[in-house]
Amino acid sequence: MPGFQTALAHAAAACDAAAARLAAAGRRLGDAAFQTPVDPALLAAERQISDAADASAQQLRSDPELLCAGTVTLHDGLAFPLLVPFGERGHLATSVDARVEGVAALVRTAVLHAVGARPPGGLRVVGVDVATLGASFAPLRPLADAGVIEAVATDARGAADAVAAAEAQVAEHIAGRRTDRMLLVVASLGEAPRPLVERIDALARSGLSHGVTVLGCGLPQLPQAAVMHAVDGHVEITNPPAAPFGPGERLAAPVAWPQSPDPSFVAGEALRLADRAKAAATLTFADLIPARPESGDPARGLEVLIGRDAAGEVRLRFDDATPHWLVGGRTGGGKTVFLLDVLYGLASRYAPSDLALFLLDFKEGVSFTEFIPTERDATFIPHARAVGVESDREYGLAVLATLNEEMTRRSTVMKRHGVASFAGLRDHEAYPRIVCVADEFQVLLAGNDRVAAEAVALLENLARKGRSYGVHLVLASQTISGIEALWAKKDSIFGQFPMRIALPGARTVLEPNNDAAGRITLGQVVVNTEGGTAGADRVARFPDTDTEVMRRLREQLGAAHAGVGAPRVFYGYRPVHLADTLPGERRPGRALLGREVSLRLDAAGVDLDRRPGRHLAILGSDPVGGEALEAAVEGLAGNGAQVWAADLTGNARPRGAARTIAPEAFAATLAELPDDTVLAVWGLDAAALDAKGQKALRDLLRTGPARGAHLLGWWRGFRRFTDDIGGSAGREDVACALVLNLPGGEIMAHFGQQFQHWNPRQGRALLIDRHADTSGGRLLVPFSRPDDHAAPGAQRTGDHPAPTAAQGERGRA
Ligand SMILES: Nc1ncnc2c1ncn2[C@@H]1O[C@H](COP(=O)(O)OP(=O)(O)OP(=O)(O)O)[C@@H](O)[C@H]1O
Repeated sequence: MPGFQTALAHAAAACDAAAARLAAAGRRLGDAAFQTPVDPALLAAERQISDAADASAQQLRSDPELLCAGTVTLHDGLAFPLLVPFGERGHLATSVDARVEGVAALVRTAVLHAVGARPPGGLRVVGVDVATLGASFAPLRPLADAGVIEAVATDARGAADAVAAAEAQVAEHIAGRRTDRMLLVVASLGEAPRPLVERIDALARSGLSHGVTVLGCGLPQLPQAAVMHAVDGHVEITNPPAAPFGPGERLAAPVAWPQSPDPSFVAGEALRLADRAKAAATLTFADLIPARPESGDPARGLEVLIGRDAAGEVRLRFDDATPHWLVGGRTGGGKTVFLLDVLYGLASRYAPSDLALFLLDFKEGVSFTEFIPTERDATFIPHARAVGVESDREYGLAVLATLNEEMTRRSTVMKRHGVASFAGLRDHEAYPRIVCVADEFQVLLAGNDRVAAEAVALLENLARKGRSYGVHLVLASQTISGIEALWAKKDSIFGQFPMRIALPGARTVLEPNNDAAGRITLGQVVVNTEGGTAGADRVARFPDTDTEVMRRLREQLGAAHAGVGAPRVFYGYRPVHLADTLPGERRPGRALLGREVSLRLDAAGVDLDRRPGRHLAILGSDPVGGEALEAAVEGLAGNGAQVWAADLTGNARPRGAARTIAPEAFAATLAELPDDTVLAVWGLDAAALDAKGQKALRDLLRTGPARGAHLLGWWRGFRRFTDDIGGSAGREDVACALVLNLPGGEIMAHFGQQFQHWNPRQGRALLIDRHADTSGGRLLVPFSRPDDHAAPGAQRTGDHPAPTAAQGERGRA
């Protein structure tokens, strides 16, 4: 009677005496038919069996390879637990499914036993319960929340996914990539197609030795399984193939389904096991960061530890197989934390010379501050080359363009060395891998304008070619709409993103039929390296960040790489001031107007040289126009220019002007402006020039530059400006314009079709210089007064003090 003997072997060490009695009595039971009326000798034997088996069962309950699947009932009320091989040594099947309460109880007992009898993380559970819509698993909810029960399929498609997940487990096991076990619990299959049942049978055949155990309810043909048949109010169990009870086909005694355990017991046990699993699966942020920064080799890829799943540590890679990542999750789903885990993990493992970070954030709200110096904390992550906080789309575009140029540069060098891969390039030159993160990237692509079109083209190119040049993209988004809008371009862009990372609530980063992200909770992430295909998910737990550990790493990195400057930071919401320009940015004859929204964030302005048309019109009623003009005057005067100022608004502060012209004297001054003099006028629209005045103005515009006489004029109304300069006839006489709150549709007739998409917004201006910019203009953040002007986001400057120019915006040499 090998079945009992096997059981006894487990118990022997603890229960020798009982084992001996059990063996003797068991032989009699197994070999005899279970018969009535009862022979007193048999009854005595049964009592012996019952006592011994009961005692042994207590010893064996914690054995993961044995399951208490019910009760063996003998005569006279005698009973003992039915233990069957389950796990690596056998599957279990029943003839009826979990619509029978006893079978539902078996499902719950089996899951609790299998999870509890193994170390945390040693078993993944996948369920199928079509006929009762998951009710069989409902009391085990905490295990599902903890990710131990990875999925419970309640429809045919989900059932197929569950089977696919088990098949993937077998494949991974065979490939040596997994060592844990999976329990596939088919509580009820409903009207399953034959092929699906055949797949489950195939799983049962190969699963025992390759990491999958099946509990198949309603699947009495399951291979390698002991089968419990419901027969006339009791149950008969066939011999477990690996350890038969006796020479017959089945156990000679009747069996009862397991009793439904007390609901509070099930709930408590599920909670306990869930807590145990969570505690074991949770790494802390400190676990992600080596105690001392390392200098890994980036030649073949970048690898980072992000957390754990049931099978152990989860490491993600940027390499040829997963060059770019697509990350999704609803607001508050942990996307920022996840990205910090990844980026700090990378920064701790690779030197700044081997890894460069470009970080773009298009959403409102300050992020990526953990990478840049602030007044409160001067430390920063030296890998960060450029950081955009509340970036403009144009800034994002500039970064993408820079990365494309970098690819071109690398391709030239690679050709020179005759290599075709980044690994080959690294054999010759120490180029860093580049990781560019764009948070809320859909903002960049939204709309139907020039920026969107260019961004898509640049992204496509980066996505397609980046892997060869060590340039990697991480596109993250919390709204599905943005991604959906791009879905049409899926093949060209997203096809290059095999790595899909879904945080709670993410939808479109996974395939439409993959609802894995709907089943996870905060702190969990679905990692799918097959483009989001259902059944290819890993569910990992990742840790919350730890500010102290982050600060320590920044300090360590700062000490180790003292020569590396701080990243350039573009703060989309902050005003900029002339006072923050560096001496090299101020040049004689240059009217500085603001900072360019570009990767270099250069100070931008117009050169007042002797070419015809070197005048500037500031256009639009936005008061920042007056302030930008103040900056231009101050910058010119500070470099030795003679500036005359006429204020027709009553609000200007023309610092540095050599002479102030009273409003009533202004018209006359137009005709008398000396050589080598700049005339700055605030509110030229208010001058209401008569024909004589207009002529004087037009003469100055036409002939002034040749003798060093230039006009910087702020017209608050566009119409007045075009009238004053003589319409299209005077177009070439004013080569430069700073356009404020005037829409593209209004100015394009004068400046050209290419400006039709100019979209005015607070704190931004479009600089058009006919001599410098052949195509579109340049987007600027115009200089504003440092003190009392309420520029966009100015109130937040207090929360996050502006770094000094050297620390932040211009730190990197
Ligand atoms: N792994 C985690 N473990 C515990 N708490 C977490 C974890 N990840 C995130 N949180 C917490 O959840 C909250 C939201 O996280 P996070 O800011 O990363 O979300 P988000 O998706 O970036 O949201 P939003 O896009 O709205 O900023 C934070 O309070 C964070 O501490």
